[in-house]
Amino acid sequence: MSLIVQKFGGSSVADAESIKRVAKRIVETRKAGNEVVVAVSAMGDTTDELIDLAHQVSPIPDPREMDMLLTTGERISMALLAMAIRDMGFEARSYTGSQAGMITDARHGAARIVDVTPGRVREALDEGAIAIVAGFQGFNRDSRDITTLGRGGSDTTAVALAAALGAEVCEIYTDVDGVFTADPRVVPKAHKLSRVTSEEMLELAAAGAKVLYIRAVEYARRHGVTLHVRSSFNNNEGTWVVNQVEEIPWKSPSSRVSPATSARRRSPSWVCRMCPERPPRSSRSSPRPAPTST
Ligand SMILES: Nc1ncnc2c1ncn2[C@@H]1O[C@H](COP(=O)(O)OP(=O)(O)O)[C@@H](O)[C@H]1O
Ligand SMILES: N[C@@H](CC(=O)OP(=O)(O)O)C(=O)O
Repeated sequence: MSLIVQKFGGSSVADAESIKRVAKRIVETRKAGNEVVVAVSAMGDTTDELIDLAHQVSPIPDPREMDMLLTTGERISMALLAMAIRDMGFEARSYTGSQAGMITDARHGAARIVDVTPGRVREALDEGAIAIVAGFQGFNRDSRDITTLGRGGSDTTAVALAAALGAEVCEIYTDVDGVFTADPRVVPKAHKLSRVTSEEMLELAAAGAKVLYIRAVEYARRHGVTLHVRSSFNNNEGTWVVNQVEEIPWKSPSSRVSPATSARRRSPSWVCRMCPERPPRSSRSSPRPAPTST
């Protein structure tokens, strides 16, 4: 039995119908015989809306209260997702970041993970349940306060869980088919990369490819976590983010690939031809700002 971590971004859980669609995908992965841990983001633009709301009541919102507010977005989606999965006949339990053992430093709005103690998540898996963890949030032991990891931080939640639980793969589900040479919504000629190394991915993330959060890529590289970035709207193979060129995942645990693809991935001569038509830096999308700067 493999353990798979699946992360669903806000674009994948934007409304009730999407939550049911995502629940179905999670259940399919469980039915295929895998243990499944899910990290979920807030629905659609919820986080932006909460930030706007905070600024309507306070020009410079208190950072502690801002984190308390923003973490509610992920609590909504995790509970709804667990309900939808239960309605499909599978046991699912949702956990906040602190319940899931995401221990961070005290930097509100940009906290760093310092320890992961996912005892309750492991317990849920051992009892046959699917564990749903609220992304983007943690807990600081000294202040005993809730923290957030910065915009896009659910990717890091997923990777940290994958590392701590020894997952076979961390699947990052989004609204595009994988990592492209440039933002496919801005550069129509951009093409999907079937595989990139973490170094290449770091470069893309630093250049503004918000499809993967830079800290998550760093964390994955440090802990040897293999990432598979793919669409939650279809079953297409996405982009594998591997630590070294030689490291070739020959299959996606939730979607076995053809022998031809597998052989291509094993080829020692594989070179990532990244960004042949990369646009000038000025026309690339920029990373999302941290909540405190908005
Ligand atoms: N190089 C890239 N490859 C793929 N997507 C990219 C890239 N650069 C920017 N994007 C954008 O990232 C978006 C996905 O990130 P995001 O909106 O944060 O999704 P999610 O809500 O799933 O976390 C895509 O819709 C795409 O427009
Ligand atoms: N909801 C948070 C965390 C996050 O990771 O979101 P998403 O996965 O939708 O980028 C944000 O908007 O920043």
